[in-house]
Amino acid sequence: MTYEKELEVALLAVQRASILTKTVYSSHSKGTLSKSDSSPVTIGDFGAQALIIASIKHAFPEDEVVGEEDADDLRKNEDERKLVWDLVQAAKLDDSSAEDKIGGPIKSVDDMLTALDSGRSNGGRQGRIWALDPIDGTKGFLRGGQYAVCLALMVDGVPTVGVIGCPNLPIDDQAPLDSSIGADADDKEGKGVLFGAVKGEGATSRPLSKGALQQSKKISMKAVPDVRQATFCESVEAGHSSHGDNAAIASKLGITKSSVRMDSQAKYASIARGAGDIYLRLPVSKSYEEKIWDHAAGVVLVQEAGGEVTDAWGKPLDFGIGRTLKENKGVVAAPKDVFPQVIEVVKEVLGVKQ
Ligand SMILES: Nc1ncnc2c1ncn2[C@@H]1O[C@H](COP(=O)(O)O)[C@@H](OP(=O)(O)O)[C@H]1O
Ligand SMILES: [Mg+2]
Repeated sequence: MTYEKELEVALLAVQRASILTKTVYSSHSKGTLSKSDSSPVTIGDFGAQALIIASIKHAFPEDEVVGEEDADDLRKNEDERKLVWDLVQAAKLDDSSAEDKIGGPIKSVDDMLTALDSGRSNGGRQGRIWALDPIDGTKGFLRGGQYAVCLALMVDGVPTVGVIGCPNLPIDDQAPLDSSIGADADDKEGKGVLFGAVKGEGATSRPLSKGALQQSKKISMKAVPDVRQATFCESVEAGHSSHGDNAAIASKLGITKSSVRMDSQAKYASIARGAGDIYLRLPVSKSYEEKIWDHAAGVVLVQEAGGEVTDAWGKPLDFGIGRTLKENKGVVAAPKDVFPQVIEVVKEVLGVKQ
């Protein structure tokens, strides 16, 4: 298998960071650092990014990382720095040989800040670059809904390895999907999934709490013989994806079931394992540029599970031009057999010239 070590390191790194995020999620304040309402951040985002970058740098010192966060705030604020350091020290895998594969604990506060700051790559078309979203769906995280820890390796601008930790999704790949799925505060038995995929090698899921590679099960998208029966997923946040356009598209496709609203790349993961079918993310603002860390891991997962992903014009997503998908608008993901039908209707609704 190609990229075997990369997949293993990514799975273990995301598993360990997910343990960290779960302790923050279950705390009353959810670690909120109220900097901005439009893009909130928590101590969990900083801790998870530091842990994951430390893991990558241990295993692949030459690789670059595009991470959502940096250490500027923590360097200025001693109280926040201490909170994050306590979190980072407490998050450990059960298995010490697995810990060793990702470099063991971070040794000092300085090492933590250095790791956190190593996510400043500008991305690009050449070489090995990881895209990292330590807590994707932060608004869902704060609301007590879905969120995801997302990591992808891009090789020469192409997402090649993708790993997503979803602490609040049911382990059961077949669990029926609705907008309230797993969105309860309790850390119930049966929750928490770790997804992985390598280009050309397929996609898998396994319980997040016992992330041993041996426990992985192959996942694939569901066949959709009649698009009218499809289940489509969209953001909870109306500011992230146009609920109106999404509804118009669903209605033109003859879909009568209401959408499943879910935060984060848990949407990509859910359609990849056939719990849902279609993911629509239609732009609200003309000027917004989607971030590569919000999509890279999910795209590998869906492609490897038998799906196709493009932007709303049907153009491939271009991950090789920097930290954003600036040549694309919106995202449409669906199983290969119904994709042509879906994208035609998307273009029609958005008035894209054929
Ligand atoms: N105006 C906008 N349009 C689309 N996406 C946006 C947006 N503003 C923020 N986002 C992104 O939407 C992501 C969440 O997506 P979703 O709605 O699918 O949960 C956020 O990730 P973070 O939560 O990591 O900041 C953020 O990067
Ligand atoms: Mg995100």
